[in-house]
Parts: sequence; C-alpha cells; structure tokens
Amino acid sequence: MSGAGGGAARGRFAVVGGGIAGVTCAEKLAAEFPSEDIFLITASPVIKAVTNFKQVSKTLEEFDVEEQPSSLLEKRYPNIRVIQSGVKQLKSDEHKICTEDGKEYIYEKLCLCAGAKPKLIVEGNPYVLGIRDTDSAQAFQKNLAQAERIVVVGNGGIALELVYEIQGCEVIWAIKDKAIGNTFFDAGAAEFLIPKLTAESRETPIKCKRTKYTVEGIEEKGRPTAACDKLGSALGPDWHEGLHLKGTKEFSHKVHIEILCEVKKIHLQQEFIQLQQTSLTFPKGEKDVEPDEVLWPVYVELTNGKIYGCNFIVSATGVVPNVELFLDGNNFAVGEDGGLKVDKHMHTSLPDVYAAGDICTAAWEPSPVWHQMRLWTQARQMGWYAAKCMAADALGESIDTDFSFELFAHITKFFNYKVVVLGKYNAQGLGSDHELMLRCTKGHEYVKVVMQNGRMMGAVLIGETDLEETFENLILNQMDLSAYGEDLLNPDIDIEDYFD
Ligand SMILES: Cc1cc2nc3c(=O)[nH]c(=O)nc-3n(C[C@H](O)[C@H](O)[C@H](O)COP(=O)(O)OP(=O)(O)OC[C@H]3O[C@@H](n4cnc5c(N)ncnc54)[C@H](O)[C@@H]3O)c2cc1C
Ligand SMILES: NC(=O)c1ccc[n+]([C@@H]2O[C@H](COP(=O)([O-])OP(=O)(O)OC[C@H]3O[C@@H](n4cnc5c(N)ncnc54)[C@H](O)[C@@H]3O)[C@@H](O)[C@H]2O)c1
Repeated sequence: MSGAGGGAARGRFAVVGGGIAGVTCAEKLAAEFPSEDIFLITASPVIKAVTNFKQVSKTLEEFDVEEQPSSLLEKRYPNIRVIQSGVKQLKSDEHKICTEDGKEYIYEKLCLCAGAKPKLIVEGNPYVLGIRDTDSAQAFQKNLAQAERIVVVGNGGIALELVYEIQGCEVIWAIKDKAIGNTFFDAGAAEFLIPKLTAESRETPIKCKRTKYTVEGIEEKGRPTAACDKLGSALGPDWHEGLHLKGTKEFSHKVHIEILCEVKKIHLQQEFIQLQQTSLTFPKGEKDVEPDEVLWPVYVELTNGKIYGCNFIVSATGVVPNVELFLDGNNFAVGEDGGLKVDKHMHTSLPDVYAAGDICTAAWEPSPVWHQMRLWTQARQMGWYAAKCMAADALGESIDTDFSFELFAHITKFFNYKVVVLGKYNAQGLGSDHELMLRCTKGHEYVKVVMQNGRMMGAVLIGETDLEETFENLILNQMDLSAYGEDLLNPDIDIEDYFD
C-alpha cells in the first residue's frame, strides 16, 4: 500500500483481524506477493500466530498458537504492515476502510476476519460472564477466586472444559439437553465421560495431538491487554492451563448437572427477596435438595422450576459473528447463524470482499462429510484458503476448493481424554437413515462410528484409540464396508491391515 499524501493509503490487499484467520491470511498473501505491502488492521494489540504447524494426517493438523506482539509478525514478513486500530466503517462501494484513529485505507481486495463474540443468555447483566479472550478469561478467574457457587449455562466446548477444571467452588451446570457435551458427543459418550467429572481429584493433564497455546515475546508483567473485551482475539486450546481456576472452598470438585432446562429468569438479590420464593442448596444426592438459608448476590430460576443462588453465572452458550459494524451501509448476505455468507472461494456477496474464520458462514454446498464449526483449525484453514483465492482472483487464475474442506476433522481434549471427531460424528443431517457401531472400555476408550449404506460417515474417538488415520481414510474413500460388519470395531483385529 502506498500513502497518498494526507488522504487514504492505497494498496492491493487488506485484512481485518489479528486472530488466527486474519494472521494466516495476511501471511499467505505476504508470501504470495512479496513486493506488495499487506495491511493487517486489528483492534487488538497482540496477534495470534500459528507456529510448528504439522499435518498429522490428510486432514488432521497439529500446531501451536502463540500470542505475539505485532512487531514479531512484521519482522517475519517485512511486507506486512500491522495497523493497530479498530475498523470504524467499511465503505465497500468505495473499497475503503475507515479506522478509529481517523485514517482511511483503499483496498483492491479485502478479507474480513473479525471473529465472533460470546452469545450471552442476557446482555448487560454484570453477573453474567462470557469467556472469549484473555481479558474475559482473567475477569472470570478473578471472580471465581471470590466465589462459593457459580451456575454454568451451555453445553458446548467452553462449558465442558470449565466444569472439569474448576475446583473449590460448587458448580450448578444447567443444560438444555439430556446429556453433557451435545456439540461434540451423544448420550453414550457423555455416559463414558461422567465418572471423570465426579472423580474426587483430577489427573495430570495428558499430552495429546492438539493445538497448544502459548504467549511469545510478551512479558507477563507488562503484558498488553486488549483495548476492549469485545475486540480481543478468541482464546483457544489449553486456554485454561495458565489460569488458576479455583473458588474459595477447599474441596476439589463439586458439579451438579440440571438437565433438560434453560434459564427462565435471573433475579438480583433484592428482587429475589421480594419474590418470597425458595432457592435450593447444592444437591447432595439425586433428590436431596433443601431450601437454602444463604443469601446470594444473584439467583437463577430454571425452566424446571428450581432456583439456585450463586455468586455469578457463566454463559457458555455459543458465539455470534462480529458483523454489525460491517453491515452498516453494506448489503452483505448474512447466514442464519449471523455470519457473512461466503461462497466456495471465501468471497462474500460484495465485490472484492472475502471473509474467513468465526465471522463467516460457509454458504457453499459442502462435502457430505464436512460442516462448519467455529474452531481454531477452521479459522486457520479458511484464512489460508481465502488468501489463495484472493491471489488467484487478482491474477485471473482459477482455484479448486481446498482439500481441508473435504472432511471435518478436529482433535481436542475433554476431561483429560484425547478426543478426535471426524465427519458427521453425531450423524448431523443424516436423519434416521444411519447406524451406529460402538466399542467402549470404561475409563479407557470410547469408539463410535456412524455408518450409512455400509459407508463410514463419521466417528468419535475418545482415548488413545490410534484409529484416527484409518477411519479418516475410510470416510474419505467411502468404501463399502458392509462385508466387515462388526469386525470394523473388533479390538482383536488390526483394522489397518484390512485397508492399508
Ligand atoms: C474459551 C475458548 C476456548 C476455545 N477452545 C478451542 C479449542 O480447544 N479448539 C479450537 O479449535 N477452537 C477453540 N476455540 C475457538 C477458536 O478460538 C476460534 O474459533 C478461533 O480463534 C477464531 O479465530 P478468528 O481469527 O476467526 O477470530 P478471533 O480470534 O476472534 O480474532 C478476531 C480478530 O479481529 C479483531 N477485530 C474484531 N473486531 C474488529 C474491528 N472492528 N476492527 C479491527 N479488528 C477487529 C480482534 O481484535 C481479533 O484480533 C475456543 C474459543 C474460546 C473462546
Ligand atoms: N475443545 C474445543 O474444541 C473447544 C473448546 C472451547 C470452545 N470451543 C469453541 O469456541 C466457541 C465457543 O464455545 P461455546 O462452548 O460457547 O459454544 P458451543 O457452540 O460449543 O456451545 C454452545 C452451547 O450452548 C447451548 N446453548 C445455546 N443457547 C443456549 C441457551 N439460551 N440456553 C442454554 N444453552 C444454550 C448449546 O446447546 C450448546 O450446547 C465454539 O465455536 C466452540 O466450538 C472449542
């Protein structure tokens, strides 16, 4: 980009967002166009960089994520110029971005990677916390250190990690579903995991192939913090490992799960007193609940009629893409989940504007075994592929959809187990036309495969199953496995020998 006197700076490529999607996109553009300046405009003072990237198998990947000062990125890629300022306005018809520091940038091609923010059960209630970035995680830790009881609402990734990690504080976990972890597991897997949740003490964390989160080149003491909670980058794998997630009590873990319910109302202490209703103590057994004599700062009334007092509530109820600012004056097509719709070339509905990561909604016809989930891995893949598409468009070349969108593949860790989910691991979108095959050894491993017409469509692998590569191949090649029947999961048969 070149400055144009006191007016707008002009250039070929601009990227908004210093999270994984934006940084990966800027890096790829910088590598493809070494003689062009790439503008990376980001509201946060630190950027997220992928390091030690390793392709573990065809679609599973392993990498570390480092939070770095932007100067390190500029050092690695001298043609990336990081502008640390929030975008105030996008004028897509003029190909112009206006930032909060009063500057303007004219682009030829732009990629929006502004991420998402927590979708809270209620906005503006100081007792309801969301967790997204370093600031909000630290605020949570600080509040937890003073807490005796909290209520966690939501049943996805964050809730699963929190309820397992929190110590010295009673946790009432309210979920809409019948079983825990509905975004990753079915009831069978949930049953397998529950003993870990109720175990008296936690084990040493296992090492597993999953992304690792570190902070590089930033002194802990003088560490820059995001200017504002809403604009920091999303945390990611192992985000809780540096945090001391302990309440005021000396016990290890106390989690009570309320299933099939939602939050009906949240009452502040004064409102609750006026209501003259009864709240409950922390249940000791299934039916062992008593009226609570303690006065709490806030009360949660559940749709099952129960009321629990607590110090605060964590709303771990998903995310909503950061789009409002970009919609103002721009006629973007928006998906049902609130993201900017992108086609198979990561192109939004507006000319020369692309989007990647949590902000976008994949609106192309997906492969039968891929779906979008707002995950770190997908943010990296989309950022990289968006840059490839921008480059191809700029050079008038054609490009095929990236292979990473052929199969949904995610490695993570829950309750200290390695967890690999592949394809339609919960039979998403398959209706009733599918079969499940299971293999489970209590406390050791849980293997589930989803079959349709003799073909493997998805799998959940919990524990050290070593099956991920074989199953990845079986899902990708859609081989007819009818002849193998139950042998597919027979632990006495080395399944790899069959198919290698
Ligand atoms: C607590 C937690 C745990 C998670 N754990 C996992 C996990 O184990 N595995 C996994 O795969 N994923 C995990 N995720 C999800 C993962 O972190 C996100 O999917 C991923 O980081 C999204 O990357 P992104 O680049 O799209 O967005 P973000 O990381 O949110 O980055 C957005 C960037 O845009 C900038 N920005 C926003 N608005 C503006 C603006 N107006 N102007 C300029 N800049 C702006 C922000 O400052 C930020 O730099 C977790 C998320 C959370 C919150
Ligand atoms: N290990 C991992 O892979 C990991 C860990 C943490 C977070 N993440 C990702 O970070 C993002 C944020 O995590 P998250 O856990 O907030 O989101 P999520 O999308 O994983 O889960 C949201 C949960 O909230 C529930 N929910 C939604 N609205 C609700 C309401 N009004 N009342 C009660 N429950 C409600 C949903 O049923 C779902 O269980 C997600 O994209 C998630 O995939 C991933």
